[in-house]
Amino acid sequence: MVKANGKAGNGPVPAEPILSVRNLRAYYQMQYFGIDREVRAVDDITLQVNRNEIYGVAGESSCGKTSLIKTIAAANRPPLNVIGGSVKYSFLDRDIFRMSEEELSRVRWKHLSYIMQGSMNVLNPVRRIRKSFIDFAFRHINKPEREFFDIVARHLERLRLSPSVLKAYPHELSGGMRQRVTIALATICRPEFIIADEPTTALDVVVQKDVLAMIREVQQEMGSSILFVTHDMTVHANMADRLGIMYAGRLVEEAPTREIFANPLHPYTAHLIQSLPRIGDLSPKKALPGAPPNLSDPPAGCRFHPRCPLAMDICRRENPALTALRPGHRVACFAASSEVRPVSEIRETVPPKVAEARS
Ligand SMILES: Nc1ncnc2c1ncn2[C@@H]1O[C@H](COP(=O)(O)OP(=O)(O)OP(=O)(O)O)[C@@H](O)[C@H]1O
Repeated sequence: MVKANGKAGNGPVPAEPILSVRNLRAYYQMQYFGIDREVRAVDDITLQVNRNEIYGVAGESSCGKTSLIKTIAAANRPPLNVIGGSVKYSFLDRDIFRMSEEELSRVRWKHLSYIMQGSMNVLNPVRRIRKSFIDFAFRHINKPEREFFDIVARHLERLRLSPSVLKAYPHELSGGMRQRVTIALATICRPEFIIADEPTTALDVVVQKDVLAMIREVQQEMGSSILFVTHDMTVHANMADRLGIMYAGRLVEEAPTREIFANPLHPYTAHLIQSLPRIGDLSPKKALPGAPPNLSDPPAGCRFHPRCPLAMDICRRENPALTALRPGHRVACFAASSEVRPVSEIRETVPPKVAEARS
C-alpha cells in the first residue's frame, strides 16, 4: 500500500511530483423536495505538487479551496462526491480513491497529514493534549509509551513549545499555542505530504508570522511537501513556491509565486494582486463588479466572463483550457493567449454590465 521508498531521504531532493491530481471533479449532490441539485465545487482540476515544495492555492471565499483539499485527502463525505478524475501520491501504490478506509487510516498522519483551519477542530476540548498525541501518533510511531513521549517532548521543544503543554486542556492554551500544537501533531510522524487549510487565518498578525515561520522551518527540515490553502495573497507571497489561483471551482492560473506576482496573466489574478495594499500607494482600490457565480448554476464558457473586463464572445461560449503560455506558467484565459486576439483589440470589447459598473 505504502511504497517502501516513500520517505524523503537526506540526499539531494529531485524535482519530481509527490502529488498528481488529474481532471478532478467533486460535486455536492443534494435533493431538495425531490429535485436534484449539484454544486460543482471542484471542476476539472489538474495540478502537481513537487517534492519539498510549498504549493499555494488561492482564491476568494466559496471558490472551492476547502472542497478541493478535502477531496485530495480523500476526506470528502456525502454530499461531496468524487465525480471523476484521479489523485495519486508517489508514496502510495495506487489512486487514493481506490484505498479502503482502513488502508487510509494507516496512511493519515504518518504519510499524509492535515493542519486545519481552527485548532479546536482537531483538539478535543475535554481531553488533555497528551491524549491527542496518543490518539493521532502512538500507533504510527510504534514505540513503548515512555519512548514515544520522549520523541513528542523533543518535537515540541524543536517547535519552541514546552513539553508541559501535554498536561494542558486546549482551553488553557492561547490560540497561537493551540495552533502550534496542531502543527506539532501534524508533523510528529514526519509525513511526506501536509495539507494546510488556512492555518493562520484566526491568528493575529504577530502570532501569524511566527506560526508561518514555524511551518516553513519544519517543512524544510523534514523535506516534506505542503499544499497550503489561504485566501490571503500576502501569506502566499511569503510561503508558497508555486501558486494556483482558483475561481468558481476551477484552476485559472498557476506559476511560480514570484512570476504570478510580477506577471499575472489572468485578469482575476491581476485583480487579486492589484487590490493588495502597498506602502506609499494611496490610489483607491477598485472592487470587481458583480459576484462569484452560483456553483449550482455556473455561467457557460469561462466562469469569470460576467465580471471580466477583457471578456470576448468566445469567453461566453467556451471554457478556456489551462494552457502553458510560458514555461511553468499555465493560464485558462482566451484573452491572455495572444493567439486568439491581441490584447489591445480585446480591451475595446468591454461587456455592457462591466462598462456600466465602471462609469
Ligand atoms: N456541505 C455543503 N453542501 C452544499 N454546498 C456546499 C457545502 N459546503 C460548501 N458548499 C459549497 O461549495 C462551494 C465551495 O465551497 P468551499 O467551502 O470549498 O469554498 P472555499 O473556497 O474553501 O471557501 P472559504 O474560503 O469561505 O472556506 C461553495 O459554493 C459552497 O457554498
